[in-house]
Amino acid sequence: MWRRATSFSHLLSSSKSSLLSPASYGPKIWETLSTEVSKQPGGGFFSKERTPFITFVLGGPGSGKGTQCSRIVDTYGFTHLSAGDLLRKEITMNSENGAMILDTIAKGKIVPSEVTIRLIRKAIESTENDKFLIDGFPRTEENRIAYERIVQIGAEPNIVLFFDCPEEVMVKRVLSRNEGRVDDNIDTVKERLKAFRSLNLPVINHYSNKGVLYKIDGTGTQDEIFERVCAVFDAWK
Ligand SMILES: Nc1ncnc2c1ncn2[C@@H]1O[C@H](COP(=O)(O)OP(=O)(O)OP(=O)(O)O)[C@@H](O)[C@H]1O
Ligand SMILES: Nc1ccn([C@H]2C[C@H](O)[C@@H](COP(=O)(O)O)O2)c(=O)n1
Ligand SMILES: [Mg+2]
Repeated sequence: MWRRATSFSHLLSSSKSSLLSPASYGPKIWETLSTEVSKQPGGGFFSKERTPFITFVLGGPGSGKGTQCSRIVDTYGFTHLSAGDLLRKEITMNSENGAMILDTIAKGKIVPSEVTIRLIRKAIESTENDKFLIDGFPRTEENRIAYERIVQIGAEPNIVLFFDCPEEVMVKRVLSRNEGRVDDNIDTVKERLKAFRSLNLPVINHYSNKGVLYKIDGTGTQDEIFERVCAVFDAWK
């Protein structure tokens, strides 16, 4: 079982203040220590008995998060939770927040944190797996801070992957995705890129400063990118 490490700074050889490059992956560790935290009043997602291994997967629209997550699931046995997919499911189910979510996504804006976090929490609670890929979250500093406040125990992700990709490559991929997404059109993509730059990059920098960020070159073929991803996970399993 993969466990939350009390300290994994020895895995990360680069300066904490800069984004990590694939060349900076450290040695393999086969066993790490579990955090000895006790259940706190107020109740977070997790407890001493259940502190899963959490990977946040970040990157701009079309950077390949979902594609690589599927491959990580197949190879490393993670459960993939895409915040965007969870929100889109609310739209199709015509739930209480469905109309608001549709309007927000169609404009390339960000849904209020409490709505997204509730969906993530429900999904985590409905599976017994102890390894999660949380794709497209946190999207904003507000998302991140709200998550930390609600989760309490084990709120820090073990790993944050950032798929770094030029905007022109991302736009090309999104516009040829052809999955009928309401936000895969040039006007909304421009808004999503704006949101990525102004709201998500600060989150990415936060995790870089914390020393948990793995910046992956998101260009090239899916196989080439997955090799870079494997270099990260092979150091953890
Ligand atoms: N390396 C690649 N080369 C070419 N096309 C790719 C590559 N990786 C993914 N794609 C394609 O690009 C599109 C976007 O990829 P994907 O859905 O994985 O991105 P994403 O980061 O999850 O995007 P979003 O944030 O919009 O959900 C998909 O159609 C996918 O098949
Ligand atoms: N934390 C999140 C994640 C997603 N959304 C909304 C806004 C995004 O443009 C849209 C699609 O997400 P994707 O599938 O591209 O990851 O979903 C959000 O508001 N908050
Ligand atoms: Mg996606």
